[in-house]
Parts: sequence; structure tokens; C-alpha cells
Amino acid sequence: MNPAPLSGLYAPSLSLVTDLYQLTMAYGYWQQGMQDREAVFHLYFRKAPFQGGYAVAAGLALAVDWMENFSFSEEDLKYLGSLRGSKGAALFPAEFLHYLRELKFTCNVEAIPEGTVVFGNEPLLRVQGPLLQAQLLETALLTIVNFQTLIATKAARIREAAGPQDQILEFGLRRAQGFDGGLGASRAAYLGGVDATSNVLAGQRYGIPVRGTHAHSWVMAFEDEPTAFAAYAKAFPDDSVFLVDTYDTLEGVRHAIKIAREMRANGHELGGIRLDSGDLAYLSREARALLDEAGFPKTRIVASNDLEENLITSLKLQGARIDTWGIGTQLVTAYNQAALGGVYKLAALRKADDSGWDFTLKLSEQLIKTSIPGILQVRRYTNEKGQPRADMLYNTAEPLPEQLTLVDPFDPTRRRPVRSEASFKELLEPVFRAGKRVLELPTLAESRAHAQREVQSLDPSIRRFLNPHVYPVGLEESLNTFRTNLILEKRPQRPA
Ligand SMILES: Nc1ncnc2c1ncn2[C@@H]1O[C@H](COP(=O)(O)OP(=O)(O)OP(=O)(O)O)[C@@H](O)[C@H]1O
Ligand SMILES: O=P(O)(O)OC[C@H]1O[C@H](OP(=O)(O)OP(=O)(O)O)[C@H](O)[C@@H]1O
Ligand SMILES: O=C(O)c1cccnc1
Ligand SMILES: [Mg+2]
Repeated sequence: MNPAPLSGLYAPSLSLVTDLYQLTMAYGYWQQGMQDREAVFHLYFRKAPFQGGYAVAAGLALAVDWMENFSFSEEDLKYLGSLRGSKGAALFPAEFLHYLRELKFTCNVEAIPEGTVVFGNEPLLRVQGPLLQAQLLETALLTIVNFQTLIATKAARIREAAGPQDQILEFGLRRAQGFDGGLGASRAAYLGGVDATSNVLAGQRYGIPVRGTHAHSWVMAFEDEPTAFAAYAKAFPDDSVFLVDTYDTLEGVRHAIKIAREMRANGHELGGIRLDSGDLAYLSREARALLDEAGFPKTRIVASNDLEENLITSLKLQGARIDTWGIGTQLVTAYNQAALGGVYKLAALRKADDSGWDFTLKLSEQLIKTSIPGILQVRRYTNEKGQPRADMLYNTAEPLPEQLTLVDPFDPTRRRPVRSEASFKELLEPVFRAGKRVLELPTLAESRAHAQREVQSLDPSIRRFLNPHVYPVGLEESLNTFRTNLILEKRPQRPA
């Protein structure tokens, strides 16, 4: 068989982006007649990435796109029909493939909007619908949301370090985990707070501003550095940033100034210079002084070279005069944490006789890995200024008691009663009803603006990089009691 052309990587219908076991389970549910039993799954992570205090939810628009296009093409079905078990028999019988051919997406989906800050154990998505369908969504939803949330969070941390005024350019494509990794990373990085990308496909696809400077090869292609700068200025008289470190950085800055003077004489201004090696604190201070002295106080100083949030923080402490940060590898590969460990867990299943719900639980040796049963909503309590104070997970299938108390699910002795007048908002919003989209999706730029407001609304103690304060996420007391009893019921009680 021919390998799919690369353009196929971005085809709209990608229902085989899944793990085989989703399809084998789907067949099994169908065989058992369980395909339409109503089920509820939650998608959540347990621990914020980068040892940080929060994450920025991301990926919903991509997930919605995937779900809206959820269907099996003839080509998909032909492939599935060709699969064989170990004894050579077809893995999936023709009647089941026919069932998949006719399958329509009919789930209800709730989600936390992209850009919202989220914490461990909070469902970012809740899927309610026929068991077989809800199961088939797992892999793609996790693939999308885990990576998008990871990179958006990394970008938010880089924005935190750079501050609101500096420009941040994402330069990662060449070091990304493949084309799709690069494209997805550019989207999530923009959502999380960078200003622009060098990734042209991401610009076309998502409307992200595209920006860039030039490479060392440009300088090396000319007989000397000033000639190279002059030639670039000729091509882009109002959009030039000169890379000054090919031979000697400060000599490069002097050459840039020489050409900037010629540009000014012709009515143009040099946009900036870029430093890509050496001591970026020292070199940026020296470069700033040379540029200011020469009458170019507005010429920007771009820095690149394996930068990330801790390095940016350090450079700022060292008095670096960098106002534009070019960030590649560390951002798009989430270098210090390769993946977000989001999971998708069954939390409720309609009883076979339709008499109500069975709430389900995945047990674990560790309490932190034991899932939370119910049909959950996340309620965020805020102070007078609208700043988040604490979140409460509760089961929407049960009535809420009059007096609400948050219980730390990992230390039930830690409790907070909720003041009856406390303001709050519910974070999970309806996205699909019976398979039809009911939410108007914001633009990527709107989600980005939302993300910036959200991160800013968090207390600095939660935003800091080193040992951040733990934001309180509690279970509503009756949910906690229910969960504890369910754990006791399910866990084998071995005699001492
Ligand atoms: N003042 C600084 N404080 C802390 N780290 C810095 C400082 N200046 C640069 N760095 C970082 O140090 C790392 C390595 O830089 P180093 O000078 O060793 O190599 P380089 O500049 O990449 O050399 P070259 O590209 O010429 O091979 C980079 O991640 C860079 O961002
Ligand atoms: O360092 P990153 O955060 O990944 O940012 C992107 C890097 O890619 C470019 O050069 P490249 O690394 O390809 O070559 P060079 O460093 O040898 O110039 C650019 O000059 C940056 O250094
Ligand atoms: O435009 C740039 O300066 C750029 C683009 C990609 C990678 N490094 C730098
Ligand atoms: Mg490099």
C-alpha cells in the first residue's frame, strides 16, 4: 500500500485517529447490545504541567472540528474490514462495519472554554451520550487537548516571565515533533500568549500574525556583513531586523547602525537587531547603549537561543535590555515536560433497566489516581474583583445541599464552608446537544485575549514558577462522601 501523502495529514475526516482498542471495545459493546447505554466521561489531568500552579485549557476548537467531522468513510471501513485477528479471521464483521457506516454523532458535550485557567482533576470536557460513541472519542480528544493545553500553558509561563510589554515570537517549527506537532504548537503558543509565529502554515491556517528576521546564511552569502544588511534593507526597507552575531556581535551592532543611518537618510527605520549567541544580558546592554548613543532608541533588540521562562527571568534580573524574545525548541516541544497526562474516565453509566445512574470509579493504590464519579460541573468562586478563590466539583445528577462545603479530595480533614453570598460561575458550557453544535466558537484571537485575562486574574503566588501555592479545588461534601463510600465498597478489604 502507498503511504498517504503528507497533505492527507490535514484531511478533515480523521476518524481513524484512534487506538485499535477503542474500535475493538466498540465492537464488543455492539455485540453486547450496550452501544446505546448512556455514558458520561470526563477528560481531565491530575497535575498541572511544569510543576506549575495552573494550566491554560486549550484545544476545544480543534476537538469540536474533529467531532463535527466524526464519521467513517468507505476507505476507513475498507481498511477496518481488512484487519485480521491472530487466526486469520476478520477482526470486525461486515454487520458491524455497516453499523459504523450509519453511525451519527449524537453526544452531548460540555467544555471549559479555551484560554480558561484550569487545575488538577477538573473536567475540561464532559461527554454524555451512547457508550460506544463516547468511547470512540477518547483518543482523539486526549491527543488534541493534552498537547494544546501543554503548549498553551508553556506559552503563558513564557509570557509571565517576559511581562506584558515585551514581544514574544514563536520560532519552533524546525525543532517541532513533525509537521502537525509544529502546526499545533504554533496555534497553542499563540493562544497561550505569544504575539506571532515564524510558521507560515500556522499563519495561513489560523490567522496568527507571521514575523521573522533572517538567518546566518543570509550574512554568509555576501562578501561582508554590512553588504548583507544593506541588501536585506533594500528588500524590506521598513521590515528589517538584522542578525548581528554571525562574526562578532558588537561589531555586528556597529554594522547594523551604519546601515540604519543609510536607511534613515532614505526615510526608513531599522526595526531591530537580533542576538543569537553569547552572553545575552551583557550583549543586549552593550547593544542598547550603542543603538541609543547613535540615535536609535526605538530599534528593538530581539534575543533567541534556547530560551525559556526561567532563562528569561534570569536575563531580566541581570538587567538584559531585550524587548523581543524569539522562542523555539523549549516552547514547541515543551522541553522540560514532554506530555500532559490528561485522562478520559467513565464516571456514570445509565442502569440497564434505565432506572437511574450507576456512578463509576477507577480505583488506584494512590488516592490521587482514583477517579471522581458523577456527572460533574466545576463551579469557580470569585472575590469582589472577580479573581478565582476556589473551585468546587459537584455532581449535577444529585441535588446540592443548602450549606456547601469544599472538601480536599486528598485530605478530607481540609474543608472550607462556602459563604452563601459568594459569587461564582460554572465553567463547563454546552458545546454539543444531541450531536449538534450549540456553542458559537470564539476566534483564536478572542481565546488568546481570554487566556491573558484569566492568567492575570490568578494570584501571583499561584503563577510563580518555584513552588507555587496550591489553588484550592474541592469536592462538594456530599460528592466526597459518596466517592469515599464507593471506594470503600469497591476496594477489597483484606483481613490484617
Ligand atoms: N546572561 C546569561 N545568563 C544565563 N544564560 C544565558 C545568558 N546568556 C545566554 N544564555 C544562555 O546560555 C545558553 C548557551 O549559550 P552559549 O553561549 O554557551 O552558547 P551559544 O551562545 O549558543 O554559542 P554558539 O551559538 O556560538 O555555539 C543558551 O541557552 C543561552 O540562551
Ligand atoms: O533556539 P531556539 O529557541 O530553538 O530558537 C530557534 C533557533 O533557531 C534558529 O537557529 P538554529 O538553532 O537553527 O541555528 P543556530 O542556532 O546555529 O543559528 C534561531 O537562530 C534560533 O537560535
Ligand atoms: O525569523 C527568525 O529569526 C527565525 C525563524 C525561525 C527560527 N529561528 C529564527
Ligand atoms: Mg540555536
